[in-house]
Amino acid sequence: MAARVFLGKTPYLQIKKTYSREINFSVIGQYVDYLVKEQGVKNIFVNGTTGEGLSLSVSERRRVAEEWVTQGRNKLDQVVIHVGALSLKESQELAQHAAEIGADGIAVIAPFFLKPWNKDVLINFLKEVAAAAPALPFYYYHIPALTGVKIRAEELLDGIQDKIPTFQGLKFSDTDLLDFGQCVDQNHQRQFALLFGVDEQLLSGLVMGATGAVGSTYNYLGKKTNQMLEAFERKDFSSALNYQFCIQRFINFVVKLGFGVSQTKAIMTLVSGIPMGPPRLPLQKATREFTDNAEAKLKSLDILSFTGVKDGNLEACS
Ligand SMILES: CC(=O)N[C@@H]([C@@H](O)[C@H](O)[C@H](O)CO)[C@@H](O)CC(=O)C(=O)O
Repeated sequence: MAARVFLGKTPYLQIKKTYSREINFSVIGQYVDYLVKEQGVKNIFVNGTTGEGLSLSVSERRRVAEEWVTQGRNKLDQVVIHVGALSLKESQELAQHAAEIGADGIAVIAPFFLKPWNKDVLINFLKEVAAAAPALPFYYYHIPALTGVKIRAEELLDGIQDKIPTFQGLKFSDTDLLDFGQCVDQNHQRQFALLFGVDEQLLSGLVMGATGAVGSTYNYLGKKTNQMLEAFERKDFSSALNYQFCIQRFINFVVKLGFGVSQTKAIMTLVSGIPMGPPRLPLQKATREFTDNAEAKLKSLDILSFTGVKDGNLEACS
């Protein structure tokens, strides 16, 4: 069995290529420094949902992965590459490539056009991808709302290591805490990393036994989330809850405005000062109105520094 790779509870980050029509590889190094220094994020998940991995060509995905691994060397703890694709061949090519460039792990979503209809069929697909990188820790990326594949994670987990020896854990991007809890309950020997992927509910995930987190908001709320993780670790649940509520206030606010990958990119640009560019079609660039509103909210929560607003408008949560 491969060694357990997830040691702490530092959130993984969803990254993030930066391109308009073409990818701007040149800012990735700068972005690595921003994440480490400003957000305290040292584990990166490349080419996932936020990184629009499924909207990139295979050659683009390879190049993005290479850039993150290269730029992250001696700065990041782990770079996990999402290699899921509709084509098993493409997925295997990306898995093999991730191994060649020295990535720390690979993750795979369920194929979502011609879908696996039961656990065994899904495992057969995942197993073939994992076999293309037999020395790399393998994660299943469970995100049923986007893939439409509703096979329960706890069902998948049952006996999976017999089929996929490199299986290392799950990225669980779903709100079903019964399913998640049963994954934890099965994980008696704590051999798997169970990474929670719903940022606004992370505290519940931690209480249930999440061993880490992967999410889009850690691009700009990484520091705040790390504070919540630290409070949770020292069993200061009241502070942890305050941090979670603070994070929720922001997410709740942007959800009401319409929030997705495009809007995440706009907020990332705003907070990091590093241009992320627009998303790729079919996504549309976030509106100026959205960005202005998000900026005002971040300032009122004291997540972005600001001047000229009366104290009465502050709802800072520290
Ligand atoms: C559907 C979706 O994009 N979920 C996000 C969350 O981080 C999400 O943006 C956050 O919880 C806000 O709702 C992540 O689970 C996705 C993710 O990890 C990724 O970019 O691969």
